[in-house]
Amino acid sequence: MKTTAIALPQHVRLVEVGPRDGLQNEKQPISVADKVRLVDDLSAAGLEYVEVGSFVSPKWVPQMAGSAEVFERIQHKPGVTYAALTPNLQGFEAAMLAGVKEVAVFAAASEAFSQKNINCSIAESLQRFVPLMDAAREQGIRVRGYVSCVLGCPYEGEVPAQQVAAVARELFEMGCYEISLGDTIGTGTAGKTRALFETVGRNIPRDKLAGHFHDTYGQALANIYASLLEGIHVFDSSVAGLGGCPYAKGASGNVASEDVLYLLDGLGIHTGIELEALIQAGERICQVLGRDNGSRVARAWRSA
Ligand SMILES: CC(C)(COP(=O)([O-])OP(=O)([O-])OC[C@H]1O[C@@H](n2cnc3c(N)ncnc32)[C@H](O)[C@@H]1OP(=O)([O-])[O-])[C@@H](O)C(=O)NCCC(=O)NCCSC(=O)C[C@@](C)(O)CC(=O)[O-]
Repeated sequence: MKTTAIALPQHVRLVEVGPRDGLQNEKQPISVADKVRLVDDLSAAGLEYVEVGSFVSPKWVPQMAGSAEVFERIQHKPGVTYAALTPNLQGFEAAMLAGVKEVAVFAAASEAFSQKNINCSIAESLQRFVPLMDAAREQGIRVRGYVSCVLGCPYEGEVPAQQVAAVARELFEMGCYEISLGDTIGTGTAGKTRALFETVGRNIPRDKLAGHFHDTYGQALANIYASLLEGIHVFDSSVAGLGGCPYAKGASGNVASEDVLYLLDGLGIHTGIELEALIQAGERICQVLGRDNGSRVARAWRSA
């Protein structure tokens, strides 16, 4: 494998996906007030990008049904992007009614996952995005793109990097300003991560790519470090390591934001996020959910 060493960046942007990717899988009811508090705690900790919710079918993901109300009630802190996931024009229109200013579309690199997650083929999903992208362009709304299963699929196993690159390129050419590559089931390793960015980076500038790592196999931080070496400087993470994917059985949450921040702080990379405030945001939502904190940094901080 040929890899190109790049100096570590001075600044990294963390995309906080806890309120969406983190909570979407929770079976118990979570009040709008608790979701609002989580988003506000995160922006107060210095996160500049928070994915607040999604405008998907409530039959498919019931936990996200109150997203419009969450958007209505959060503090809209200047300089913070509050985004929502939208799978189709219907979701986009609902997001616009709720005053959302940035959305994300999501496709998969594996056919089986695409069917399970959004009930259509990869090609059909990309077709569905066309009217959404047109509407977003007309209304001056930025659209981020996700590709799932970039380092493995729960139904198909290995996913060729070329297949990921093809889907990522379509999303980019369609107008997504940034493509987040999702290791949905957390099977990726540092070597495979570098090879993936090397392949996808042939068609898309690396400063338009982001890494989205789930931590199922405990490899997420290693994969982030490998991505940094490939010139990637945007990472999705979830406070307290919340989450999982409703359509990827056994997948654990995203890498914990606190753990990523600890890594980046240790490398002298600036994020603008305050670790203790972030830990407290995670501790609070874990109390609400009655679950253990998935961040090792938060657990160490608590017992120190
Ligand atoms: C995409 C659909 C809607 C297709 O679902 P479908 O059933 O094929 O859609 P349809 O167009 O046939 O419509 C069926 C019903 O859904 C409604 N509907 C249609 N669209 C919407 C909408 N936007 N909002 C609300 N309702 C909607 C529509 O109105 C209709 O209602 P009915 O007439 O039966 O009452 C469905 O499969 C869906 O909502 N899937 C969501 C899946 C999801 O949210 N997955 C988790 C997020 S992806 C993820 O976590 C991965 C990521 C991004 O984090 C990265 C990674 O880790 O890999």
